[in-house]
Amino acid sequence: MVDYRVEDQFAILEINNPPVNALSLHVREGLLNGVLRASADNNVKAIILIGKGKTFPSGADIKEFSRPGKAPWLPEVGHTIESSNKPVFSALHGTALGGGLEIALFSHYRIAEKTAKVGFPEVHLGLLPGAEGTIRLPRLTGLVIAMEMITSGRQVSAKEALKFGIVDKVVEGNLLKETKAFAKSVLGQPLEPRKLSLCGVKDADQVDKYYEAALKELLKKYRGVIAPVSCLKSIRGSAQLPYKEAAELERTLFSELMSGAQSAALRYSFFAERAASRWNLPNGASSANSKPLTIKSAAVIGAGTMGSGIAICLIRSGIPVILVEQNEKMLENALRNIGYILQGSVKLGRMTVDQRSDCLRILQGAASIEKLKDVDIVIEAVYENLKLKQEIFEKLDKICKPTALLCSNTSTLDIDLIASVTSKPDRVAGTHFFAPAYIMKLLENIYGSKTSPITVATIMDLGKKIGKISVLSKTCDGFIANRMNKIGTEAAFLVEEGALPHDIDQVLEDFGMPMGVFKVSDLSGIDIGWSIRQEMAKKQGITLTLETHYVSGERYSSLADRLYNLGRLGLKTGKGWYRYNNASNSRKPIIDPDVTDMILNHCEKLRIKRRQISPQEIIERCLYATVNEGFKILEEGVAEKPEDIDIVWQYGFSFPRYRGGPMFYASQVGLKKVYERICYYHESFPYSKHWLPSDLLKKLVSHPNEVPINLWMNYTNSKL
Ligand SMILES: CCCCCCC/C=C/C(=O)SCCNC(=O)CCNC(=O)[C@H](O)C(C)(C)COP(=O)(O)OP(=O)(O)OC[C@H]1O[C@@H](n2cnc3c(N)ncnc32)[C@H](O)[C@@H]1OP(=O)(O)O
Repeated sequence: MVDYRVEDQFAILEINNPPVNALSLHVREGLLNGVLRASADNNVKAIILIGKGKTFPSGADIKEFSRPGKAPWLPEVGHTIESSNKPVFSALHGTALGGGLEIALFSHYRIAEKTAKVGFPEVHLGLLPGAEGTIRLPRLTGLVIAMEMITSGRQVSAKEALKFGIVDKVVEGNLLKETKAFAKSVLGQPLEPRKLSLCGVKDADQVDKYYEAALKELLKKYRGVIAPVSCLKSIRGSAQLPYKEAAELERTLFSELMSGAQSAALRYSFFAERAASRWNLPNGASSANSKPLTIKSAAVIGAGTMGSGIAICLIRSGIPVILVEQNEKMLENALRNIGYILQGSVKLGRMTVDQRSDCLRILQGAASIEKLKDVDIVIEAVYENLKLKQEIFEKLDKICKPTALLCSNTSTLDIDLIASVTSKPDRVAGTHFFAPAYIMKLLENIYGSKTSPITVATIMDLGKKIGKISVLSKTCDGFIANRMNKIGTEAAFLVEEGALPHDIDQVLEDFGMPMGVFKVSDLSGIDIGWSIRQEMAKKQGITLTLETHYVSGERYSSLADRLYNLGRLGLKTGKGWYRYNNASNSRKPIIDPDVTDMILNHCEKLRIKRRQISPQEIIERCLYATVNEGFKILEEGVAEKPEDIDIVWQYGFSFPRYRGGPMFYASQVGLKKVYERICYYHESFPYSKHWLPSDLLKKLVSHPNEVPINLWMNYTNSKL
């Protein structure tokens, strides 16, 4: 794992642990032994640490964090490097991250290849750089840069690293050769001044001021997240304490984080995200054995908010788009809006003026779908109506080339029904973007019973190319995301039973959701949910009234319909579940006593006796109902694995990453407890079928070893 050779009196320790040269046990052993061997060899003048393949070590081996570890630990390896009697040079390329950068900071010199990046991403794993990174970096960069880099996890370029004093030289060309040349230029110089454990922090006297300012920012930016604050405390220690004591404090804080629930969830999320990009179909096809087609051109049908957003995603990635809209005025507006949105990106520094022009150059509008005969993929994004979509797909089937993929941005409709009107159902799939499509990272891809592996591979690959996190779902009503989301339904029932909208929003926000469910509803528009409910009622031949309390034997809340009838459509009308001060253009929700009166009135009419509802009940009702549906989704194979579900929730609904996702959260609470509460709520609310306990969950609780889906248990100490 660490190849040792001597060349021109340099001991070269080449770290060879693909794919990212993580510092697993054997690498640590190899480094330790290699440095000791080179230090004892009279023929060796200097030691060079370098990574084989695409990178210098990108960190400790995260997989080892979930198992009892083994010495030598990274700090021990590091101190062996620093105390060597020969100068040690770290030659950085690729991504020198976390423990990798710490190894480099124990070295006496650091040379970076021009394209290298360095950083401490531990905070994203709920950790801090625990091999003295928080003590050493401030000694090189000063406190402010160290605080920013460590609490944000930001990777900095070689050029920036040079400016910050993290590396001594940036080189181009052959890294090893350049490192040797640099080494020769400094050989013979004393090593003591190069040992960071012997240096002080330059601006240590300012530490309290910097700490307070940074803390204030962090508490605002990362509400409820522990690791950034621990990072900051450890950096403060680096300035206030002697080196050894600071290192001890760092170790204590690191251990606290490592054994906590947030780090377990964040480490799980790291692997879950990568697992979600791998997929298996019931017919044996998989991401490992299916090759995607190359998409060189695309069309988007429907120039509404979703269609325009999807077009932006594609042109930003260099894929030419024809945006189709029958209504010319709408098309014109959409093209203008896309220009404005990209202008906004330029203002925010996310793209250059030239990049914006390049995007707009590859976007064209069209008033009819006749122009789509040559495109590689069509994404339909018209409004959610099966008949309309079927009409479009029937036409596309005749117009488009036989190899073109025909995709729908439907958020609920059965892909098989859409595909059934075409002659090539194997080429039909769902590509469900989340609003606003050019911002939200999730792409929920859906396969039907006839969708081919090539089609699946292509849409999954396309998602990656346009910077999305793609997750695959089998077709069903609502797919993974919308089918599973029971928060809105339960929240409305909780309001009928005794809570108020702002109580529920507060509890959900305290849990870590960026915005409560009623605020979200106001933002997206009360009329959206209303139309969906009306459509559903029409399909079932039912008329909904303001007194409707059951639909087809299922409990129903008409509270939102009352808001609709009052013209309270949310933020856009200045009134919804909350009130808004439209005069000052404020989006800040204000609690409205009229809404409370409306709720109390509604309850009186329906003779509902209101009661006190605890925050615990709000969390359980909103989340466990969702988790129960998640298990049904797994049972039916709609989602292949719990990781897919959790990634959908993180990227589609902004579920706090430090809680892992609903499925992981349930595993941390303990599945047995969750199951028992689901059974209790099922008894209490027999007219809500989402409380009918999932068979899979029941099996998992009673026979955990017989159920092959408890993958995510690997990442944590589950309280099954
Ligand atoms: C007393 C004890 C004290 C101990 C103190 C220890 C202190 C040190 C802590 C750390 O170093 S924590 C780790 C810090 N590093 C990271 O967080 C980096 C994580 N990795 C990445 O950000 C990216 O992987 C990358 C390095 C930028 C490369 O990205 P790329 O897109 O090229 O590849 P990926 O698909 O992300 O990864 C490929 C493959 O490698 C696996 N992997 C990546 N990093 C690690 C790692 N640090 N440990 C283990 N495995 C890692 C990743 O899961 C992928 O695997 P597969 O999905 O292909 O199986």
